[in-house]
Amino acid sequence: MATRGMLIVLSGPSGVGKGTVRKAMFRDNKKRDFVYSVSMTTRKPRPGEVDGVDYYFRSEQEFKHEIATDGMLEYAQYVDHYYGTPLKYVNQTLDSGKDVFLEIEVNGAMQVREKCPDGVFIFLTPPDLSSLKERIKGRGSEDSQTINKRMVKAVEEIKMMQQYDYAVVNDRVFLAVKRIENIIESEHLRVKRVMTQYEKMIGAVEK
Ligand SMILES: Nc1ncnc2c1ncn2[C@@H]1O[C@H](COP(=O)(O)OP(=O)(O)OP(=O)(O)O)[C@@H](O)[C@H]1O
Ligand SMILES: Nc1nc2c(ncn2[C@@H]2O[C@H](COP(=O)(O)O)[C@@H](O)[C@H]2O)c(=O)[nH]1
Repeated sequence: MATRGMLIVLSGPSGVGKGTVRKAMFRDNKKRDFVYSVSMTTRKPRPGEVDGVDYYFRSEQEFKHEIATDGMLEYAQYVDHYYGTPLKYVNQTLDSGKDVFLEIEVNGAMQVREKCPDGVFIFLTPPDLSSLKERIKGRGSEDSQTINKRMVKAVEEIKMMQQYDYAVVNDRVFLAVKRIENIIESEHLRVKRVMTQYEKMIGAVEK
């Protein structure tokens, strides 16, 4: 049986660049043994977003059915919509030995922390709050009322940073990618994780 993969959780305020950084990571790392877990949401797709690629776009009724049938690793209400991580895909992928990358908000991340304490929890920060607002505005996907709601939420989220293992500033996308890759590489070298592999080998030899 393969050694179970590592769960990597990336959070950070809306508009900080989580999606941009994650896409750059996956673009540059085609050979890596890690995959992105596509979330489910009740919000409507933005222009260019594709069902099953960016999110599973579902009705509130469908989303609540998933919750009721224990289909979610975690879920949260964010501003006006539900977001959650389908459980089955995460479990199957970790069992196959691949790392799984979640890009989720803080309340969901804390639920994951409870269930998977061995995960690696990374908080992506903006260089400052004014550039955060500029990034949300620049994306042009939210009206001014939603932008204000997301900024209020951003301040609450930044206060939660202390619950994470690592803080990574997203000043430049390529630098943020490098920092996250370095974290993942180091986490793979933790003695506890390496020892798990050796214990299996030792067990086989001693049989
Ligand atoms: N390092 C950066 N410097 C300047 N602009 C950036 C940087 N990273 C991302 N951006 C821009 O900021 C905007 C928001 O980025 P993105 O949509 O990736 O954020 P997000 O954290 O995934 O947001 P949400 O949580 O709302 O989905 C985009 O227009 C993106 O191009
Ligand atoms: N708890 C979860 N949060 C999630 C999940 N997927 C995305 N998100 C976060 O929601 C906000 C808003 O996203 P947007 O795409 O509408 O801008 C953002 O912080 C995402 O990271 C999830 O599965 N669970």
